[in-house]
Amino acid sequence: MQKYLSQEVSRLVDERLMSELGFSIDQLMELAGLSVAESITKEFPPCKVLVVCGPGNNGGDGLVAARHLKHFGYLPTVFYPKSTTNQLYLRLITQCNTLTIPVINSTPFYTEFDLIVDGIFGFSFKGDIRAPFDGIIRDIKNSQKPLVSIDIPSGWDVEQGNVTGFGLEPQMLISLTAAKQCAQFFKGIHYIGGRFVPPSLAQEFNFEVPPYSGSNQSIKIS
Ligand SMILES: NC(=O)C1=CN([C@@H]2O[C@H](COP(=O)(O)OP(=O)(O)OC[C@H]3O[C@@H](n4cnc5c(N)ncnc54)[C@H](O)[C@@H]3O)[C@@H](O)[C@H]2O)[C@@H](O)CC1
Ligand SMILES: [K+]
Repeated sequence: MQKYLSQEVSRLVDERLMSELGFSIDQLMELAGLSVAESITKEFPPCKVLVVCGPGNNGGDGLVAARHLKHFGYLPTVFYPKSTTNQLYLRLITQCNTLTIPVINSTPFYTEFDLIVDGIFGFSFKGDIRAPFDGIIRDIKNSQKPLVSIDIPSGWDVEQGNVTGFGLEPQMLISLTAAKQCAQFFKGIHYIGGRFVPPSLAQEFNFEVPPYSGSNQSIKIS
């Protein structure tokens, strides 16, 4: 059994879930974002949270997590720097607006927040960090605020870790589905969430589904 997924296997698992196995992206994203919000409640009391969302599905998970955090008594603000025409993300932004969660696209005052959630890049990140996210990642690092990363610490190579040194260094990581190879180099609080993997799929790709208990959507593994 492999504990850590490569970038290619992560992509194949995602693809299989949304083809033969009949899931929609909305469903997976909802469960992923819920597990992110739930695991944050286990480690941080309600506070002012800045959720920084990137242009892909990692950002979508951030939008879902922001909504659940609001329901759980936190005060989230979403920073969505790159505009989108994707209907899925636009619907998630509408849902945040309805809950009076501020969704901003200009640089926030990071010092106003107690916690930052990194939903910038997930398992499809490749190459050098392009603008505007290079500056945003630098600002987040400079803020020295407690930081939680969704699936991948943004800026890390998905398999090799923070090889450039420009990636974020979160206190907490929530791996979705299963940990990716870069998580071997992560030393902080580590959860796994995204409780939607059928055992047959895990068997096919030879990875472990963690022993979730009861109705929990996430599990602390270190
Ligand atoms: N099966 C799963 O595990 C699921 C995964 N989900 C999430 O989906 C993520 C993967 O989503 P995506 O494939 O949309 O990709 P990402 O969200 O990882 O990022 C893709 C976006 O980042 C941009 N990008 C990539 N490299 C860049 C660079 N060097 N500089 C600047 N921009 C760059 C791409 O142009 C693209 O817009 C996962 O990490 C996870 O958070 C969930 O939403 C649903 C279920
Ligand atoms: K991330």
